[in-house]
Amino acid sequence: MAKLLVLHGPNLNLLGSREPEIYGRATLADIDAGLAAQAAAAGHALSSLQSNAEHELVDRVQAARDDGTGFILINPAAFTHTSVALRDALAAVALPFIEIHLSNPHSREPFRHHSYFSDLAVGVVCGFGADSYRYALDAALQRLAGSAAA
Ligand SMILES: O=C(O)[C@]1(O)C=C(c2cccc(Sc3ccccc3)c2)[C@@H](O)[C@H](O)C1
Repeated sequence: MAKLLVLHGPNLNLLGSREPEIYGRATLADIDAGLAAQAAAAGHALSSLQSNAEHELVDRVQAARDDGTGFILINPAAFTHTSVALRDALAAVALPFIEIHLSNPHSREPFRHHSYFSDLAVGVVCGFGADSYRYALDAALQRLAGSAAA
């Protein structure tokens, strides 16, 4: 059994309340419940954290190095475009991670076109609303199954 960690960046706790045309209507609780069920069905454990504080996300990434976490899924939200600190934490722990976005940042304002994470990520899933998380988890589970088989 693998342990997967899902991290949600700032303002995602407000998901479902505004701008459904951009971010969809699912709440973060809906997303987390679906991911936990998806992971459990594959025999794995999943935990999640949402924070508006950069240091809390950095601290959680650092803790993942020593708590048995095997894969990280992260939607950095606005920190995608600003946080060298969170990037450095992910690089430091050297755990595989997938970058997730509900929207397609590349189709939005120019400042959203750069990510501090994409070059380090196993992959990036964006533009599919809440399904971006589901697709990313499926990819992570496939990767974990492959490494277990190897
Ligand atoms: O598309 C995403 O998931 C993204 O990571 C999420 C973002 C984001 C931005 C503002 C608010 C929220 S969450 C939200 C959405 C609607 C209403 C309230 C909060 C996410 C952006 O900062 C990023 O550029 C893109």
